[in-house]
Amino acid sequence: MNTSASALIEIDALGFAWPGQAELLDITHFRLEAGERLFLKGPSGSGKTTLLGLLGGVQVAQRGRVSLLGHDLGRLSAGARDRLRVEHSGYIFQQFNLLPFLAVRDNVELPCRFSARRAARATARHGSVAAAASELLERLGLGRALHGRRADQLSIGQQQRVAAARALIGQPELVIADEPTSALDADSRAAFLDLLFAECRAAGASLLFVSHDRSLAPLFDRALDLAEINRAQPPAGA
Ligand SMILES: Nc1ncnc2c1ncn2[C@@H]1O[C@H](COP(=O)(O)OP(=O)(O)OP(=O)(O)O)[C@@H](O)[C@H]1O
Repeated sequence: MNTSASALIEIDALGFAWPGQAELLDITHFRLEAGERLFLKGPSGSGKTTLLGLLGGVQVAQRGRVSLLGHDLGRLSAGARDRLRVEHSGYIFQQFNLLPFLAVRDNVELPCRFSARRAARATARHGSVAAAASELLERLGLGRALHGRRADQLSIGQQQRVAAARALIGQPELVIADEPTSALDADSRAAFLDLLFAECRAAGASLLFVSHDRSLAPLFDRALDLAEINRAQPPAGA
């Protein structure tokens, strides 16, 4: 775990605009502490997904600094940002981004193929990467009969849970979830959040969770509206 002096994520004087558009994000300062669970909300189009892309180094800010585990992402090459992302963070996207032709278990194991560190952590905890994938899937309510099935042959709610298992395998320090419960029923949602919180606790991981479902906010250490830290005006009609 990091000490309180070093935030897991730190943003200073960030400015970002999509090409040809007005500035979308103007954030003076933001920190996410190690182990903190943050609920991030804001209207549709206000820039939440864009911010997550900046934190993962998928996009790079035009000005200011975004650091993850003390690394200034703007100073790293695209390849180095990709490596840092896969080693230390797990993402659950709105569109899941599963590889449709791969089996469920292969999708979950994928981060461990790209990150020796995550493979080692999964093996240390579960005996093997395959066992780690299998246990996570079962804890998310996806029985063994589904593990060999192609990802695109699952329901949307099941695919969302596969994406969660993939994000959590190998215990990354940061879990970023963008509307991860939108396709789940109330029971699956509660089980999903229980597992997400338990896995983050076990790994000492921080959780940055974006959702429009305000009823979930009290479950988190902190709830933040993007408008509280963003001085830019979202585009008209957003
Ligand atoms: N790849 C892109 N290229 C150009 N503009 C983009 C791109 N992605 C997002 N935008 C623009 O950035 C603005 C914010 O989008 P973003 O997806 O970050 O909002 P959001 O708060 O996550 O919305 P939602 O809650 O609907 O998911 C929108 O005006 C959108 O059109």
